[in-house]
Amino acid sequence: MSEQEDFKQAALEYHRQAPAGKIKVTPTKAMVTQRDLALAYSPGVAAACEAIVADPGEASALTARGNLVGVITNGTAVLGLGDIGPLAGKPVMEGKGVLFQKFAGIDVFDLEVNERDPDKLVEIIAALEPTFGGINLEDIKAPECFVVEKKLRERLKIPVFHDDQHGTAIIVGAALINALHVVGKDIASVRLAVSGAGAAGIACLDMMVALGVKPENILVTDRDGVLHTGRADLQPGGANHGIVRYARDTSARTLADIIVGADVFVGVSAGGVLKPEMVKQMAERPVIFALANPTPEIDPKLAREARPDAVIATGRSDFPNQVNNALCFPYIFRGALDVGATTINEEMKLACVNAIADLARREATDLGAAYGGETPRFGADYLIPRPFDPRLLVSLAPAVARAAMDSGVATRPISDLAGYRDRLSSWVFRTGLLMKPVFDRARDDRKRVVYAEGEEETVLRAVQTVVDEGLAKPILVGRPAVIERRIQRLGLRLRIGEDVEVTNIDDDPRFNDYWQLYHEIMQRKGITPSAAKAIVRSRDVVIAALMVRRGEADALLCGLVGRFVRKLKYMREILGLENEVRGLSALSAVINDKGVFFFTDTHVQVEPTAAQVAESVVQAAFRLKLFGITPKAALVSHSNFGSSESASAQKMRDALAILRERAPKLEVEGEMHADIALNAEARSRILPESRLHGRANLLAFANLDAANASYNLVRNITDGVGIGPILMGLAASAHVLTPSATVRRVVNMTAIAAVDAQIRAARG
Ligand SMILES: NC(=O)C1=CN([C@@H]2O[C@H](COP(=O)(O)OP(=O)(O)OC[C@H]3O[C@@H](n4cnc5c(N)ncnc54)[C@H](OP(=O)(O)O)[C@@H]3O)[C@@H](O)[C@H]2O)C=CC1
Ligand SMILES: CC(=O)C(=O)O
Ligand SMILES: [Mg+2]
Repeated sequence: MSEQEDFKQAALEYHRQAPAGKIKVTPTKAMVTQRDLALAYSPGVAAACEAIVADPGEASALTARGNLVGVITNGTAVLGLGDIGPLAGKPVMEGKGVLFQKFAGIDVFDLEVNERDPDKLVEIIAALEPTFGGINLEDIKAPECFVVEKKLRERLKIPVFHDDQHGTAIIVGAALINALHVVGKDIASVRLAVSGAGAAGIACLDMMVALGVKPENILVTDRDGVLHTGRADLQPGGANHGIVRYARDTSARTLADIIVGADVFVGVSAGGVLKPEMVKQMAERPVIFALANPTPEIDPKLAREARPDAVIATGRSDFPNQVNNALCFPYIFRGALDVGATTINEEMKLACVNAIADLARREATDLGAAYGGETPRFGADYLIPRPFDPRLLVSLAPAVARAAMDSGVATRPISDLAGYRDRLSSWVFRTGLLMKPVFDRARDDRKRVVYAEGEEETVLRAVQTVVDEGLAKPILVGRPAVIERRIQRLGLRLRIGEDVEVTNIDDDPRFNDYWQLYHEIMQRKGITPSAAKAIVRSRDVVIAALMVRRGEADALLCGLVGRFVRKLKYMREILGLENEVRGLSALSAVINDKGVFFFTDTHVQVEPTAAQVAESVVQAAFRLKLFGITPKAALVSHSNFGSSESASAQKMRDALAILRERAPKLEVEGEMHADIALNAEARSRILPESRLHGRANLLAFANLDAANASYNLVRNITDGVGIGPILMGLAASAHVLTPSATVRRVVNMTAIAAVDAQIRAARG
């Protein structure tokens, strides 16, 4: 089977997998008891109905309407597949629903309407206004789509947006601005050759003109060739009035004619219409946007072969520069819905264009697993952000919301835009809500955090965010020249000496002090002066720990490269333990759809004693309070309240006895099965007088295998986000990350380490 056939089979399998299709409706309120039924349905629901009768605005508070968008098509221009009808278009509409939900948390009903007559279609859609907060028209062919959209916009008081027109135009506008930036051409003088004068084509042309392209520099083709003034179908007043304005007095008749010397090609027509020999005729450093889906106007590989100097984009996700309206519609609707916009106007569209273009030119963040940990940099192969870029929501929706408010179409203006941005950030990063109190506290009194692996890309990107958000004063251990070079290469804005300090690992004036201190600490543990010099010279973590010990830094982060155990050894030697007997332990957290769960000890003690288990629970409970969470601890075991006599069950019973004495107010219970820890109802049946109420959020285990495996299983199976490991028990604030840590994780750990240092300083 060819690769292409293989892919088709995989796509069919993806859709076929039970439950069929890609989207379903899920209730958002409890429906467990008789009372729930009475509240949700008759008689309770009548109260909600009456409230809406009294004030229709209440619909957005009492129903899902305010967050519900109708994705509506009649199937007449589905992707580039053409007029395949509404039923066959349903997979695309479900797909749009998935993107609305995943990227912006917006709910969608997809409606595939069997109606080709534009006036009847308008009637049907207009009648649906009570259902929706907004309407996204999709894949309705030109010229009918122009009429349908215009009439609906006039009649409805909710945003109506034809995605193929304006979503495409917005993203093409942003990509064009940035592509011309890359090739160094002026928008006012570039010549355009366009294939496709349909929904997408005309809207893209209007947008490009609004952005500064001169109308006289544009020539357009459709299936009948060049739009010229002599064409019978393009006479003023005819059915094609929408496209007449792009008809020109020219002798050119085909795409091959108009492409000669063009600076930019925009294709929103059909696969394969642009030939390599045509591309060869374009001006130097041509920009080629071949956006037909699923097959572009030219295969990007052929375009590249024909013109190695070209900047190329397609609508597909499997080539660089995916110019697709998916980068726009979830976010423009998010901003519009959140301020109760009555429409999506030109100001909101332009705000979106500029926000997208800006975002790609700013340094990218780490895009996580979706792109194999790769972080792109602005240039020919990265003109616009990628669809999985979490910054899209946080940047675009507030820009759109602000433009709606400034242009007077917002019925529910947002006075605190910074707070709005924070809420979006919490939603998109998921760790945001948990981290917020820690971030706020870190900002109050910025601590000096030293990063042992200061040359690492992940560290540098994280440090940029740490500086931007004012979380700490960073110190990087590394070679200044290398750090400087990487800051440049990554397009970061960090200034050495101003935003960040650097401790030069090759040549720092404090080197003598460092090795002498290390020798003093280690002289009776077999380390000679020359060994001390060699270790300090070659181990970044040793330098970082010595800086903390000498009071030159308040907290330390390391572990992005190298082995956890070895880093821990140096930190333990240099910084010492808070309590030698009880030792060190590590706390990790998972945030997933069900909430936040903490696990201890996930990384340090292989076989802790009962006293050590109890110690790690006490330490962890204290840290949960920093996150604003009331600890509810469960001592997890294979045994349920004395059902087993095994040594590990006994250990957990002993740990509980210690905890009852050491921390009498702590809500903790044990030993118990993991499901009993999470299920209060089941627990109350076995142990009615349980001193743990509700679902446990802090799970302690009898050994490292159980804790570490549970943490990793929960994180992976629930697609959760990890926080930590947070080291507990060292005499200073110092933490060992793992090589898989993302930029976000490093930023989060910086704030945690900084607050940890504040608390120690306050204790004295
Ligand atoms: N990447 C993206 O984000 C998006 C891409 N698109 C793609 O753009 C294309 C057009 O979509 P849309 O505007 O909604 O559809 P329409 O049906 O409204 O318009 C299609 C246009 O392309 C022209 N066309 C079709 N086939 C050819 C051909 N072989 N040679 C020259 N011109 C041709 C049509 O000409 P005529 O009027 O003479 O038939 C018409 O002008 C599709 O492939 C779609 O997938 C659309 C939206 C977003
Ligand atoms: C992406 C899109 O909307 C289309 O190709 O029609
Ligand atoms: Mg479409």
